[in-house]
Parts: sequence; C-alpha cells; structure tokens
Amino acid sequence: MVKKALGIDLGTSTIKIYKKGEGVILDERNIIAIANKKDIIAVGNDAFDMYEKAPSNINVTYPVKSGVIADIANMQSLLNHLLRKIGQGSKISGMSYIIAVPTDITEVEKRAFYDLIANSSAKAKSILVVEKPVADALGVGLDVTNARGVMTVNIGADTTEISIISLGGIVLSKLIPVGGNKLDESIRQYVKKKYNLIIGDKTAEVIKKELANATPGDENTIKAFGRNVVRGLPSQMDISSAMVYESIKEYLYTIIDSIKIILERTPPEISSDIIDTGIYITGGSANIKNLETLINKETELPVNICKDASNSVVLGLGRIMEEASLSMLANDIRQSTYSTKTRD
Ligand SMILES: Nc1ncnc2c1ncn2[C@@H]1O[C@H](COP(=O)(O)OP(=O)(O)OP(=O)(O)O)[C@@H](O)[C@H]1O
Repeated sequence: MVKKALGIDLGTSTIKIYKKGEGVILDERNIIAIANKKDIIAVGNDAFDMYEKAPSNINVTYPVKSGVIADIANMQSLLNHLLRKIGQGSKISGMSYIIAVPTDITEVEKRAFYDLIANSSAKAKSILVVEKPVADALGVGLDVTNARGVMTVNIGADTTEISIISLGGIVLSKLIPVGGNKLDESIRQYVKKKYNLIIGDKTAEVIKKELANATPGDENTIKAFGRNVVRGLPSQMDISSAMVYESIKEYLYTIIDSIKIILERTPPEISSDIIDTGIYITGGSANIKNLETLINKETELPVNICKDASNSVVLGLGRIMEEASLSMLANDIRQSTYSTKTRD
C-alpha cells in the first residue's frame, strides 16, 4: 500500500483533506477571492472572511455548485493554493490521491474531479476516485463490503445525497439540490418578507446554526443585524426559533419525501436490513436539532445522526488509505465501469 497519500472531499461549501498517518489536516471553506478578474488575493477561510464585504473589483466565489465543479479554472487555482499551504510553501509532489465523487452525476462531471488533481501542481503519483456515499458510510464506521445493506443520507450545503449501499457498491443513489444553503436562503427571504430586514448569507447561516430545529416548540432567540428595507438604515431585531422553523420546514419535508422515494425503490431484502440498522444521517446539515426525531416520525425507521457528521466523507477516505482491506473500494476512473448518466 502507498505510504504518502491524501484524501480529498471537495464539497460545495467546504474542502477537507485527510493525510495518511495524520488524519484531517485541512478543513476550509471552498471559496476564492479574485481581484481585478485575475489576481488571487485569498482562498479558503481567508476568502470567506471577505465574502459579502468585498468592493466591486473583488469577486468572491464558490467554484463548486450543486456538488459538481462549476468553475474549473478557479477550482484549480484554489486547490493549488491549498496544497501549497499544507505543504508549507513547497509543492507536494509524488503523493497518491483519493478523491470522493458524488454518484448521481454525469461521467464528464466525475472526470472533472480526476482532471483537477491530474492538472494540479501536485504532480500526483496516482489518482483514484471513491463514490462519495461509500466513503460516507465508511466514515461513520460501517462495514460496507458485506451483503448487509445500509442507507446513508448526506445533507450538505447545496445537495443531499441519498444512497443505498451493499457489497461495497451503490445499489441506488439520488442527489437532490437541497441542503443547508437552501435553508439559509429561506431564512433570508422570510426575515425580509415578514420584518423588512435584509440580512446576508453569513448571518442567515449563523441564525440557522443557532436556532434551526426540525421540530417546533423551541423558544430561543438571537439578535440579527441587517438593513431595513423601508428606512434603508442598519437595523437589528430578535429572531426566534419559531420563525426559523417556519422558514425551513418545507425543505426538510422535501428531503424526507426523497428519502421515502428511495425507500420505495429499495429491494426488499435490503429494506429488511435498513429496518434493523436504521438510516444514517451525515453531512454538516445533520447537525440541525431534532432531525432524527422528524425523520423517524415520517419514515418509522430508526435514525442515526452521526457524531462527526461534517467529516464523515473525508474520514471514510482516511479509512480506505489506512486499512489495506478497504483499498479495493477506490477505483481508477479511466478504467471504471460507472454508469453513463447524462444530465436530465
Ligand atoms: N451546527 C449546524 N447546524 C446546522 N447546519 C450546519 C451546522 N454546521 C454546519 N452546517 C451546515 O452544513 C453545510 C455544510 O456541510 P458539508 O460540509 O457537509 O457540505 P459540503 O460537503 O460542502 O456540501 P455538498 O455536500 O452540498 O457538496 C452548510 O450549509 C452549513 O451551514
């Protein structure tokens, strides 16, 4: 097995890197700040600090959208910078790479993840890809190589990926365009419509992390700052859990409807495994309070919220690098037999 290896989970809002033998060495926002259309002035968390605050000549953008690489050039620059950062200034060359790719995307979109590493300044020794749901389940600590079926629901920033895994492969997988960002947007719209207060994406995310609850009844509040639409002046107001619940519940039910659709399509033998083991909820948005209560109520199945839900994919990549018996779960995309999905 290779000695020097990195595992990369390239998400819509975050990029995480696992180094073999060391663990998670990077967890940053997947965002880049560019001045005058050409000069990179910040990447990762430093660029996130500039988000929604930059003057018009500085463009702060997320190169990954809905789980796929939407802006290849900027993603390439961002990755090169972060790889230099973890190499402490020098280039990391001669390493092996494993990158997680969503299942329910096209071949071309999958290939873009491979090409990103191949064309990076990293001079990779080898590049393998792993289906994201497989890495996800491994990161939770599950054994995906046996015939016991498992169901994972990874609720990230732009997407939710619902998957059934058995014998180390994907039986079913559906990527839906709903995740934490939709909840943030919904909170923004609600606060604007009801209270004439315009708040930024970052504020909406803070409100969500503090107050989002998948069941009604919480009575917490926090202060939010923004601009009053009518007066045009800076303003503040108390936002309550009840308001946040009202604004996000529709999207939570969209996710639950998709879980039900996948359950309906699941082969009966695997269904009985899922009745036993339950649904595993992962991804950063799994941290929403009482999500397990809501999903359990709607599906009547046991629900497990994973302890380190935000890191499950990158930890799964780590297991593939560290445990020799799992190395066969990583594939060379150039020889793979992935389905040839095309965009609908
Ligand atoms: N405590 C929390 N409560 C609610 N949401 C949270 C919490 N912590 C993180 N999140 C949300 O989780 C999302 C990020 O999750 P994650 O890192 O799994 O996504 P990603 O991999 O970047 O996105 P995607 O899977 O869509 O490509 C963000 O929307 C963030 O606001």
